[in-house]
Amino acid sequence: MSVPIRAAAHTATVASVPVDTRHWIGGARVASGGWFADHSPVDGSLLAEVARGGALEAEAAVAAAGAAFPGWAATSRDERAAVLHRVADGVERRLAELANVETWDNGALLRSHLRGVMPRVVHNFRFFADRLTELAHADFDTREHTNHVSWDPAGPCVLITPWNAPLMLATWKVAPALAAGNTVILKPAEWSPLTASLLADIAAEAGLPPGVLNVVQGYGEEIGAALVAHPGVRRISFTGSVPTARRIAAAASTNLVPTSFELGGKSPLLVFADADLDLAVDLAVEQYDNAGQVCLAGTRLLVESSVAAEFTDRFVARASTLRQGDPRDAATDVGPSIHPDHVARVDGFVRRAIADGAEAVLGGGPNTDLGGLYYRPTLLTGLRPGAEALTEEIFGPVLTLQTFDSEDEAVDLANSTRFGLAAVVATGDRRRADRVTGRLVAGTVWVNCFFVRDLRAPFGGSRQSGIGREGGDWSFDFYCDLKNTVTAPKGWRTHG
Ligand SMILES: NC(=O)C1=CN([C@@H]2O[C@H](COP(=O)(O)OP(=O)(O)OC[C@H]3O[C@@H](n4cnc5c(N)ncnc54)[C@H](O)[C@@H]3O)[C@@H](O)[C@H]2O)C=CC1
Ligand SMILES: O=C(O)/C=C/C=C(\O)C(=O)O
Repeated sequence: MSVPIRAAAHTATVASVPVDTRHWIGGARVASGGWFADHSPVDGSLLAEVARGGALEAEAAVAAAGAAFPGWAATSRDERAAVLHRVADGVERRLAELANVETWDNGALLRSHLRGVMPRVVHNFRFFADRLTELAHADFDTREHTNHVSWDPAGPCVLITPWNAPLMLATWKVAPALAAGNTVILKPAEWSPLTASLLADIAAEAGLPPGVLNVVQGYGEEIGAALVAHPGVRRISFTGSVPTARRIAAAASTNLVPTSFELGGKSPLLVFADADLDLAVDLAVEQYDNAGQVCLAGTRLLVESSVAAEFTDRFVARASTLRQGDPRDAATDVGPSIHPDHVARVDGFVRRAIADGAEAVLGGGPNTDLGGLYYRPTLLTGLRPGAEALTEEIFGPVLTLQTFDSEDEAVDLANSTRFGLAAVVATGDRRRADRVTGRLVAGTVWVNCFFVRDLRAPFGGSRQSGIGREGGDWSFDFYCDLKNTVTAPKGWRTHG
């Protein structure tokens, strides 16, 4: 299969930054014809026409990644680490451009992109570059035979990522996959495709050889499905929703390709009566960050009955001060949701909850002053047990509140979900914290804090929130073929 036809230059200018919207395959900008429209959540404007890949591009990208693999896998750890640090340098140099383009493309706050998200992109590359050079080979003896355990590169990896934190979540996978000596085909989400294309430019400038990082664009059901079904792929890492994970798992099972899934959540935020209520309220209000489009968000507020009224009053008062508006404005706290279809989905949950007897004590619909994409931070109370809004991931600025009377009831409510991504516990009692965290089903539990991340830690979800863990050496375990070489003490005919 030949590389797709080279389309003439196709560039969009976003926030004064030129972005090539063709695929990046084998070190060349290519496209085979179709395009899709990428609109901004900031104001609904058309940002770009982006290449719409399909089977042809999937084939070409896997071929390019396969051809580049032996050369990249043969580089030393130090060489790979040096290239990854140069990529980090490039991201640092273009940090403001990346932040601005990302804000136009996915609507998340510019100040968050500048202060937290893009620095984390830099850290993703630096962390895995350094970790690679520290990765220890395990050696041990068995009856005088030596066991030598090594992390061998696995081959081309398909990385499929969502729109809510596009470049941060993409590089969380790209960096360890490349560090491990693999080649990569990155497929960003079609609602936020632009910064992945800039990453391709930065990686090329940093000296990453052609074919080592390929970025393809298009719809999940088209090029995404073609990639995950391809027999030339050795790893699939996916962050996204549970229904998509099921489709990917089915495709991956045909070729028995190892998968890593970071999926949705319906995380609890438990507030015990002994908690510092100011802190608990702050933690709860934080769950509206990124307009609630955060997989880890503790969207189910579970509050001990004796403080529920006071907590609710304080929460509503505090959340009412949040400023909703243009995400480029440094004074804005809550920006737009990603897409009109997504707003309709979020609103559908709220409308059905209210029709079913719930009350929106805060928000409850789009902010019509700002246009249809800005959904008001919402708190639902009075939901009946098992209600849809308590069980389904809404992925918008919508929190629910339930009360409990005992620690056992709190834990039962917290675990009464098919998800298990994260949990937040607010309590002033250290022993209670130990008891409760030990019983929660979650990949990450935060006690009296939220979203404190250390890349050495395992990250992922239990139950339907994921399969496997990434982060630290767990990333290398996933992206590598672990090999044990057993060598006998005898049999040598030469030395050296
Ligand atoms: N656990 C975690 O670390 C995180 C999980 N998420 C989850 O992601 C979801 C939101 O992201 P969405 O983009 O709406 O998810 P999604 O599952 O609709 O799409 C994610 C990606 O999968 C691709 N895709 C869709 N169908 C495909 C197919 N058949 N084959 C291959 N690829 C396909 C899409 O094009 C996109 O790039 C939420 O459920 C959220 O909780 C988001 C961020 C972090
Ligand atoms: O810190 C991580 O690796 C993942 C974080 C996830 C988000 O930021 C998100 O879903 O918004």
